[in-house]
Amino acid sequence: MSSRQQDDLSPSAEKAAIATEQARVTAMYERLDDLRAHTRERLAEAHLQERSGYAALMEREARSYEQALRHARFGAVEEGLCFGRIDIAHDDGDEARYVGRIGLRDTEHETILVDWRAPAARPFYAATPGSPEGIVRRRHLRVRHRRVIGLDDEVFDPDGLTEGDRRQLVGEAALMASLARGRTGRMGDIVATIQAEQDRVIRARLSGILVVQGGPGTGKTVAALHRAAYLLYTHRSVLERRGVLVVGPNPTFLRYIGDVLPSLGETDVVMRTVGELVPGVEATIGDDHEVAALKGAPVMADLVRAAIQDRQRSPERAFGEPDLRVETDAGTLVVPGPTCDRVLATARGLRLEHNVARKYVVDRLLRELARAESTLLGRPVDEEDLPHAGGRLWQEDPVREALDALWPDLTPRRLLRDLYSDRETLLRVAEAGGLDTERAPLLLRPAGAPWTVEDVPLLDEAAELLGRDDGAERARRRREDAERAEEERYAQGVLELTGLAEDPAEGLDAALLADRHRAPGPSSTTAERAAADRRWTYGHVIVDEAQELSPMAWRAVMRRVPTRSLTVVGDVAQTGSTVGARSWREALEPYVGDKVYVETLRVNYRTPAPIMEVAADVLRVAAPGQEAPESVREEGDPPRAVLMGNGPKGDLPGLVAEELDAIGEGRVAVIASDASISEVAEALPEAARPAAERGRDGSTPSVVVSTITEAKGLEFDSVIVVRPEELLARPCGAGDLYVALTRATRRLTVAHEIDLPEVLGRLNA
Ligand SMILES: Nc1ncnc2c1ncn2[C@@H]1O[C@H](COP(=O)(O)OP(=O)(O)OP(=O)(O)O)[C@@H](O)[C@H]1O
Repeated sequence: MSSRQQDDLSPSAEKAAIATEQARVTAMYERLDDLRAHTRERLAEAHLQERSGYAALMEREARSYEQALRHARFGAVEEGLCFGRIDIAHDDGDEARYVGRIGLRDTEHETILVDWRAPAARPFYAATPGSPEGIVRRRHLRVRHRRVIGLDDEVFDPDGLTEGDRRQLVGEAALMASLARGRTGRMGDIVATIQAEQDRVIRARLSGILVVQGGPGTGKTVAALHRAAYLLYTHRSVLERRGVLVVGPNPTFLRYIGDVLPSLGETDVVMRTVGELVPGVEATIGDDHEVAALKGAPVMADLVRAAIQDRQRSPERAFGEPDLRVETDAGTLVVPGPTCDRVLATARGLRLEHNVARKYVVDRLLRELARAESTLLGRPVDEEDLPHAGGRLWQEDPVREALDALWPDLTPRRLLRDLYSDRETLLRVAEAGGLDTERAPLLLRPAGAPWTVEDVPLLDEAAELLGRDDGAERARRRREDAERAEEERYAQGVLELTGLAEDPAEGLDAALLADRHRAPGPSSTTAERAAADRRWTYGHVIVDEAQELSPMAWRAVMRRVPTRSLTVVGDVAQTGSTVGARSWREALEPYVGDKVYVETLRVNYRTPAPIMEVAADVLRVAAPGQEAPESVREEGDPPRAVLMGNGPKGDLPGLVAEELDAIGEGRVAVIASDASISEVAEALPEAARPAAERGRDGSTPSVVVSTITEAKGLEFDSVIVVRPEELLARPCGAGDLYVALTRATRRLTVAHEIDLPEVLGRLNA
């Protein structure tokens, strides 16, 4: 007897069971409808309240916000409200517990549905034959448009443990049904079919760095997104204030995963690529391999520091004269070189950010200039009047220009632009910063060139070291903080008065209410405020395709999470960047030592076994010693190799047509190297490029032409890999080919022009 079996009900028993479940599900939807109606009414009431006065306005704001939040949450859960049931054995009989997207209680306050994130739902995901967690049966409910259309049962029999279930799949039938669906170009949530190993990742504790390592298709991305939803549910009070940041590899990928969290009722998450981490810069193109490798290396932190120090100049360096000489209305003012040097040395010794220390330099030198002015005019020096006299001198252009030449006010962009566009400066700075002067010229480019993705961590590094003279802003913030504390006290009073303070589940607290009340214009959410502020620190950060991050990118990410509460998701075997991670420890050690907790996902939910066998041969070359994940789907169309006799133009349109035919509904991707991509796109004029995939109605085209970088993290029903020989010739080429092959959920074609590379020999067999 198997420890766990698909419990095949007889047709009449199944009918009866469906009828029973339908009654329960109908009751849940009725309750949901009641709650929605109630929320709508209260929202309307809140808007209609016509009371004047501060307290009444605050109360109105509180009520509308609370109702709007509830309304949005109830709206997001219509499809798949309830998807599972577990029967738990108690001494006094079995308990049937229903699991769904949100928790619901009936009018008697009895729980009729448990939120999938709540501890009570855990056995639904975690129970395995070896550890049934007290459950007797797990049932997956297939519900469409409020109708129960089918059931899949697993019965646990703890006495009969056998080899019955090799992979310990949770809800195998439901899982297989979900995997068999055609791909839409948007990732969906998997609440109904989360597997036990993924559940461990999702529910891991908030603190510390969790690394989720896993081969392609093991559900790393989807599990990480569910983890974000779980953390927001479980630690709402901490995370709602600081927010969660998800860092992904490219904008296409962020669009691809963009629906998952909203479908789980979470909208307060910031999603960014590394190229978007600094507000005001939106870099989408990357540098070529060699330049990217250089810009990503740790030595760049020293180079940026050296570039700033290079702008802190003595009169000798700035003007080629030992003393500072400035032509003013009163005549030529002179500050002796050694005095200037002393001021600069003290400013450096302050260890302040460059723009903050500038204030000191300017103040001191203005005084010295004022002193020189008094001497020039034959007046006694009035020490008390020096600041005032200096302020007057500051109004004169030559004075400002002279001081700017010694210690300029710098923005990150100005610093890097000046550095990249002047060979002489670059070589001098490289020498001071310890960068090989032979390689440094790789950084040269015209002053107006657009920022690349690799520049963004450098801009961030520069912003950190430059700082800004924010004395005035700090004073304003102190004032605001004091006002804010006062308003929070007031808001707490309002909440207590209205009774809303007792309902923390709705995520409304005094601080939030005070925030919303204060915000001028349209109120901004945590996510909006976080996204606009470079210095914002998040409660938790999730980094996907994290193997691609360079050491410089890691520095930028870590700055945003000083608590080091991170989920790092990736596969070191898929590293395409020459500065990306070969080992997690190596990448993360500078920040957390060895306090890294690694969970490995081993089952591939995307790619069927016949395709994975081909990919595994490539993996052996790309990352010797790494084990390929095991495909959950053993059957699948055999992958094929096609010799292109007429090049992409002649052969590809036919191949694409064949694939579209073979898959019926779904999507085809044609993946090529950067070198071939334009030719391939020309051969397929109807196909979309990923960056252009912006169907207003949310639809995505059925044929896409993509480079490896663009295809990272995505999946397609059918994949055609063009000129594998060309991919293999690149640095990290085997890794790139591995990524391309593993994007397929159903069919794989390799279109080659010369002999098939040996590593793909299996396709000839
Ligand atoms: N438990 C599950 N139930 C249903 N589908 C799942 C489950 N786990 C993963 N999948 C599906 O498998 C596919 C691969 O998942 P995902 O993209 O998260 O994998 P990945 O490990 O991030 O892959 P890659 O490293 O190649 O980017 C997705 O379509 C996802 O929805």
